[in-house]
Amino acid sequence: MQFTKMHGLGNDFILIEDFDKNNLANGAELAVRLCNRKTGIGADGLVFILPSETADIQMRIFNPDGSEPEMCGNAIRCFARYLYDHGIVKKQTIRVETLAGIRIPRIIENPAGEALVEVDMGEPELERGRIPMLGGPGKVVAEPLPVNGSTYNVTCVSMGNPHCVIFVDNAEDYPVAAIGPRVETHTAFPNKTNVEFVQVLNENEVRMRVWERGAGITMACGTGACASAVAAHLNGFTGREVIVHLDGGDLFIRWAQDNHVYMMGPAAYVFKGTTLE
Ligand SMILES: N[C@@H](CCC[C@H](N)C(=O)O)C(=O)O
Repeated sequence: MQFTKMHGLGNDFILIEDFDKNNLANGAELAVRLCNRKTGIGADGLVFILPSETADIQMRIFNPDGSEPEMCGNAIRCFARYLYDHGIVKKQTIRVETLAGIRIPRIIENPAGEALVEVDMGEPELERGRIPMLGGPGKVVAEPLPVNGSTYNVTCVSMGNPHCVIFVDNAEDYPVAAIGPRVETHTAFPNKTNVEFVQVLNENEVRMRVWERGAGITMACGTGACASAVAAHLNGFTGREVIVHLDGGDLFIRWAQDNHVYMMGPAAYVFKGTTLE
């Protein structure tokens, strides 16, 4: 099997062209095997490039534990750059079918610097039942959530996939590896959740660290950065445009007046290869 390894701010992916859909059915098993950093290629996700009947192309992604998320922000930038560079889609604005609906990345030509991609990430979903989170109707903004004897104020946003944002005083020193999995698997989240620990730096900048559903700590999460920007604005901490500083670098997030969230950031190649087993 031919593959290409790419990353967006250190959130790394294995991309496989699967136009005849031969490998998709084994996606979960392949993801567990190929994402393994000791015995496989090593990645935070396995991404399939597939034909679409409703858009230019379809993206499906599997987490390293074999679960299938609805969307991935960093992967879709890599996906778009790969399609454009390989002439698979011959236009800079690409309509991509995902399990979360259509998302629209746009390649930004930047001969002088790193390749950038801006993505129309769609509208954030704030209704509790659609995060999904148990417990009745309404938005979840700064709501106390008891977790193993402690209480966290959470703001929940779906960007197609679920996110639970917790504002903290110091993201750098926060015990993400200890608290992240407890919130991810909390009974309030029937589909589990991604967890973002966000420190507000000023009204235009936040620092975010993430515990990803099905992956653990990663260097960046695109949908998480979008959810954090929306959550920060809903709580009155920031304006509608923020720079999100992640372990792997920066994402530029804009929650526009049309209610769509736009994310801009890099997409980079690592290597190409062939699997032997
Ligand atoms: N890294 C991603 C999100 C990948 C999916 C996530 N682990 C989930 O299960 O929802 C991003 O950049 O958005």
